Amino acid sequence: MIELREVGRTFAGPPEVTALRDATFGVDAGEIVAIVGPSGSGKSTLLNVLGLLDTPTTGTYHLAGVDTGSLKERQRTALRASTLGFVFQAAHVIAHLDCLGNVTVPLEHLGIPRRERAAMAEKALLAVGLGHRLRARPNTLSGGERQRVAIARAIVHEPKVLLCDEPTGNLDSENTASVLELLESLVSGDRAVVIVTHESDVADRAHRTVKVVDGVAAALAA
Ligand SMILES: Nc1ncnc2c1ncn2[C@@H]1O[C@H](COP(=O)(O)OP(=O)(O)OP(=O)(O)O)[C@@H](O)[C@H]1O
Repeated sequence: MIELREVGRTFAGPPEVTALRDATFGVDAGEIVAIVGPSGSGKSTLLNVLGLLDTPTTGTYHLAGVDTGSLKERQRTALRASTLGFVFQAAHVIAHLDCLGNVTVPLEHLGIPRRERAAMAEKALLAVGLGHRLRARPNTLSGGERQRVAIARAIVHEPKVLLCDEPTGNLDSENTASVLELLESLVSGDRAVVIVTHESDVADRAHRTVKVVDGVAAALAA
């Protein structure tokens, strides 16, 4: 699903900074891969490349069989919207919309017909265990539930890859465990999950770990 070959990212500066060098690893469908490493090591740079938010200066990145280096900006944007889902540390839910409304937002941007949106949003909210809170406003939900809404929003268009940046960083241990269980349930034969994390208990639940040190990403044994 993801295939990086000798991917590097150098920021021109001055001063010039090579934030990522020679990253070579793959992520298969059905896998959860954790990206770990010290602060400033290049994890965000790597995640930005994986998320098609940034372009490598060297190497090749294939996503879902597409050589992303050959794409024009508009094609990158379309591939990002259709193939990727993003989960961040903060849920970033919209306060004045209920759960269904929040999860429907990306479908508007994807041009999904209005009549299909509610059913898709409801399905995603059911998948994250919030089928009973469809009409709830975010301020009536717990932090863990809000993060579930964010995850439902990230999977509503059924992306092949879910990219998560510290998805449990704001949660207590109980909610962390249940969000991890949820992420495990969302990996399937045609979906991969990538999690950037500082938390060793999160990394322990992944199938594999990629460690980034000083811009060098190395896949660790399972
Ligand atoms: N736009 C940029 N221009 C110049 N240097 C940058 C830029 N973005 C990141 N860097 C540098 O690249 C290196 C890697 O940064 P990155 O944000 O990827 O690390 P990180 O592992 O995600 O850190 P943290 O865990 O603290 O978020 C750092 O030295 C950072 O200062």
